[in-house]
Amino acid sequence: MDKSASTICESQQEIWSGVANSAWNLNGAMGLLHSMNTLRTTLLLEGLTESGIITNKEGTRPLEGVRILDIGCGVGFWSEALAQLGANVTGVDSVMENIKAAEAHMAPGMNINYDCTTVEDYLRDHPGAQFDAVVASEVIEHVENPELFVSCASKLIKVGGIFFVTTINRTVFSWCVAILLLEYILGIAEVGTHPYNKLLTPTEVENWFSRASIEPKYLTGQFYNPITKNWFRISSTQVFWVMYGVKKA
Ligand SMILES: C[S@@+](CC[C@H](N)C(=O)[O-])C[C@H]1O[C@@H](n2cnc3c(N)ncnc32)[C@H](O)[C@@H]1O
Ligand SMILES: [Mg+2]
Repeated sequence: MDKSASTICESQQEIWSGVANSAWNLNGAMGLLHSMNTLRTTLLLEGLTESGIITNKEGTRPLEGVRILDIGCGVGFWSEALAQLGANVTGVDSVMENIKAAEAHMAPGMNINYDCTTVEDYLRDHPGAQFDAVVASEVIEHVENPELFVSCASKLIKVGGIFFVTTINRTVFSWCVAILLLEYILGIAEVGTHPYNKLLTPTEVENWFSRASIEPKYLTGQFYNPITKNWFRISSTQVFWVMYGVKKA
């Protein structure tokens, strides 16, 4: 595969390898990501229920046997949470330090396979692999060739399965929050973590979904409450947003 067909953004790789070893301390921006688990899991369970992949989203292991590919899994914040609910999780990340930290943190017996790779290389190495759901949370705004990212992900989803993304919009409000506030004022994310021109509007991603045979099904905004330290749903998608769609035949 030539270089133009890679989803790796070389200039960002150092940012991720730099935070890998301290990420599970849940300080700063990494704590923000970890605290997204409750809402993103709720939304994924809703999507999987609506698409008929699971019949009951209640109980302690509603994801029993559901195959999930977590692309850009980082140190495994969401992979672990999904595995605890019964899912068979494959977590891939392009940065080896993240994969090592994820493997080191995983409790014995947990059903997660971690692999240091990208979605396009995973697809090349596992032709025919089919997941019930592919998730990419706070990843697509960091990749090169995001449309390639979506099209490779789509090929790894079974018909009727779910593609689930969370990311950040490209608006004046998102610039104020994700760049000015998080990077420059609070300093909890390294400057350069969110280059403005890499941020994505829901319409852009929706178009890539459609071109990759994924029918957009649900779009919502989300926001962080620093008092409760939890994310909540809001109708505005001006800053943080979540979308999932269903893979068509
Ligand atoms: C903001 S972190 C999100 C981590 C995780 N999804 C979470 O929400 O806890 C972005 C992750 O994407 C990974 N990443 C960036 N570009 C990638 C690519 N092209 N393929 C795979 N992983 C990538 C980074 O190494 C980093 O771990
Ligand atoms: Mg991000």
